[in-house]
Amino acid sequence: MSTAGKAASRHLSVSQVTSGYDRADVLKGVSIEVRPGAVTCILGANGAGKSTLIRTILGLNRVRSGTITFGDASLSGMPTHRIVALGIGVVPEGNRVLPRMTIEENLQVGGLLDPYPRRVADRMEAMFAVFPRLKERRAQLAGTLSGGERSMLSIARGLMTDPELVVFDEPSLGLSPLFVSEVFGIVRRLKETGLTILLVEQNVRQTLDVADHGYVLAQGRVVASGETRVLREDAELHKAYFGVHH
Ligand SMILES: Nc1ncnc2c1ncn2[C@@H]1O[C@H](COP(=O)(O)OP(=O)(O)OP(=O)(O)O)[C@@H](O)[C@H]1O
Repeated sequence: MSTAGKAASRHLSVSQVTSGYDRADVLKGVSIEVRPGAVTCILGANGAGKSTLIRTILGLNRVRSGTITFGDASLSGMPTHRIVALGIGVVPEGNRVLPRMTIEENLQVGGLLDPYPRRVADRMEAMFAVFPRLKERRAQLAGTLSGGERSMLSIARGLMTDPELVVFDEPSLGLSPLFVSEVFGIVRRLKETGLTILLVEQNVRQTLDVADHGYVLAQGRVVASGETRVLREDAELHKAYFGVHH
């Protein structure tokens, strides 16, 4: 699979970040490193702060203290569209698509920030090469697609900005087991293209299988981190944080 991207070279570094809503801090000094060309995962139960971390990286929540950098650029205080323009893409939670729009229109929405229609059209064809099933159904309303096809579409839409790093926000949420495997298969294929991936998930086993290293969040703090082959074998970690999922 080729996404026609350039080789990833920039690190995303989140350092001692505090962030939250109203008066309450949700993230309490979180530090993570996302290495270029690798899959980094963030695991954690409901309410651990995973979504808040993503929102903060994407500029949707303010960094209260600490720093976030991508390569040489500081992301703190930067508006989301500029963060996306720097080369950070996002695939939203679950398999969210715009149901009353066609597949083509959904992809065009993904390319809205690009001022060059020709480039958007080329990018769409590149996505159709990666996902032939979407090409066959390009004029079909997204609301009529199966769960697996919707996942493909939301991933393809996230790649329309030709990112160097893609943040996946719980891509398997609400999918049946068959589609979950399909989504992880896509993540694996994208990893082979050299894309940098930050994968936020609750599906512990399959996430640890695809990721290179990871972080476990609990109550807004990193409680464990390391290479996934080490995390996979840490029985205490499984008991304490992964519950019945393993
Ligand atoms: N808009 C908001 N306003 C106030 N508090 C919020 C808001 N969104 C989330 N929170 C709180 O922040 C904490 C962390 O939530 P967050 O959504 O980041 O966790 P999560 O790990 O992503 O969980 P989930 O898997 O359920 O999405 C929770 O205590 C939640 O109640």
